[in-house]
Amino acid sequence: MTEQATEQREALLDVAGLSITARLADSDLPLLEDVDLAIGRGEIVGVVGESGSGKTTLARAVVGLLEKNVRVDGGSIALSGDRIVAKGVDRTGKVRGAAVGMVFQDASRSLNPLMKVRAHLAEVLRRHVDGITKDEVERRSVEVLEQMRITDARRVLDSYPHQLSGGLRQRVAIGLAVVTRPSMVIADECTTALDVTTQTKVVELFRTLVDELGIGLLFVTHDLMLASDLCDRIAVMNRGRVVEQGPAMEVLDRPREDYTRRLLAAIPTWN
Ligand SMILES: Nc1ncnc2c1ncn2[C@@H]1O[C@H](COP(=O)(O)OP(=O)(O)OP(=O)(O)O)[C@@H](O)[C@H]1O
Repeated sequence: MTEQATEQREALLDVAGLSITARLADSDLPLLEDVDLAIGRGEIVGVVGESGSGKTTLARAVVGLLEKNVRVDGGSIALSGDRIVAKGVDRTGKVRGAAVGMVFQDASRSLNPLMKVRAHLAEVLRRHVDGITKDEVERRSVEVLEQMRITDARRVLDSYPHQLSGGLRQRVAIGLAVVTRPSMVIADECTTALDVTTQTKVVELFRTLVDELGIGLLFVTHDLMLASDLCDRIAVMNRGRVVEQGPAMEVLDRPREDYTRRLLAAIPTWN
């Protein structure tokens, strides 16, 4: 087999049989049960499902941001073949914010209102790139904002978050996630707080970034229309299980599961 073929076969992110439980005062509550999900380089996988289906739990498990009462009971998560999560194993600290970038719902909450954009980027770069020089920090900060299709990068670098529009703030948040040149990005409902036009622009930006940088993107959303626009593959979650997954158009045009059909039926403009 050629080297290229081997590379294509190996998933960048490989979630296998993942089960996660929350410990409550008097009982255990299963949050994820036997979840399988693989993401390749240059691939966007949408995780969809109703509120409470376990999407965020899955996204947070990849970066080790589960709450204290939550533990992995079985299965594993591997990144580029390295097992980072399993029962009693948590090696997410070395990849979080470095090999795996994260973008969450509300950019205004993930950005510090007292810090200019330049300081945000500098902090991330210094934390993750050993011995990086001041000039290199500046060069990479401008470069990443330009990658985010921000034309006046230097003005944005000198701005505080509140001086930017919601769309620009979310572009900055995405820039912060990719400035360390990760192989994988986890985005959790990161367009939900944006108006529809801005949402479309952010989705287009993600597609371009994934194609240009060859990263894998795990895109959590409750919005099936958005997922169908952006994602190569879709995994449908219900009550902590992946009930159906496959190429986006196949899942949405020819759903095999009743649950998926019900989700689609709830969208007024579908069909
Ligand atoms: N630490 C926890 N302790 C107890 N229950 C939890 C905990 N974290 C999540 N849950 C429960 O697990 C279920 C799945 O939550 P999760 O946030 O993963 O769902 P979701 O699909 O992302 O929903 P949403 O779209 O509303 O964010 C929910 O019922 C939630 O209340």
